[in-house]
Amino acid sequence: MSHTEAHSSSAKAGTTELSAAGLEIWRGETRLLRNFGFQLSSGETLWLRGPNGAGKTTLMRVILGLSQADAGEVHWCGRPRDEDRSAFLADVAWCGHQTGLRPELSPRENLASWQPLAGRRSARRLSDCLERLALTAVADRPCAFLSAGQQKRASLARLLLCEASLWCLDEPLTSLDADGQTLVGELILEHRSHGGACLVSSHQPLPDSAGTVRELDLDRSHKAGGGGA
Ligand SMILES: Nc1ncnc2c1ncn2[C@@H]1O[C@H](COP(=O)(O)OP(=O)(O)OP(=O)(O)O)[C@@H](O)[C@H]1O
Repeated sequence: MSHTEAHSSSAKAGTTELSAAGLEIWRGETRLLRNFGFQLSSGETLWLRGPNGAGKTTLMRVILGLSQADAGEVHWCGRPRDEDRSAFLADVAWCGHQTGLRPELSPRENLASWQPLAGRRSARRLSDCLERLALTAVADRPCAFLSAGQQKRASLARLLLCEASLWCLDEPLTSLDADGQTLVGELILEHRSHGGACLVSSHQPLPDSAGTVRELDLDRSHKAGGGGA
């Protein structure tokens, strides 16, 4: 299946897919967010920015249901996210700080191990995904022997395997060279143009190749006592 065909058929450009409202998040004695909310529609990219410790990763984990908020709600396609948790998880692809790679396996083997989890209809051929991320030459080398940037590329290749309509990318540009960063932008733009939505945390501005991006500054939102995008 081509990447174009791979995206969720439920995604209609401009419809709100992901929304959060009234989020309050404490970690330890620190309140990271209060009365915080945003909306993300299909075909959009929302760039979460903020200094170290602002709460970007914590917010992503809360959005994904991997971590709890102290108050507030997250909706997916107009319904509470947890109403159909397995459907939500099937619609989300998550790339975090950790690559999630098994170091003793090659990029090809890692991708193959993810393929059964990649969605109802596994999308691209493995070799296409590896080629797109410029990993063909190292596709059969154990990931432990790859550079940090190559490992990052291998973890990002997973995005192309699945048909998730929502991409949650936590610092996807880390360790990547200029070409790699441009490529991430291109992948984001491609995903959006097929009706997907992207929630991206990054210290750096997203590359121009990502196209139009909305910004949400967690630091400013917190200081202002609320947030919205
Ligand atoms: N389980 C926890 N217990 C206590 N404090 C926590 C916990 N999880 C996160 N924190 C704190 O919450 C704050 C936000 O962390 P988070 O990782 O979300 O920040 P971030 O904006 O992603 O930072 P960075 O830009 O450095 O990746 C940090 O000060 C962190 O120490």
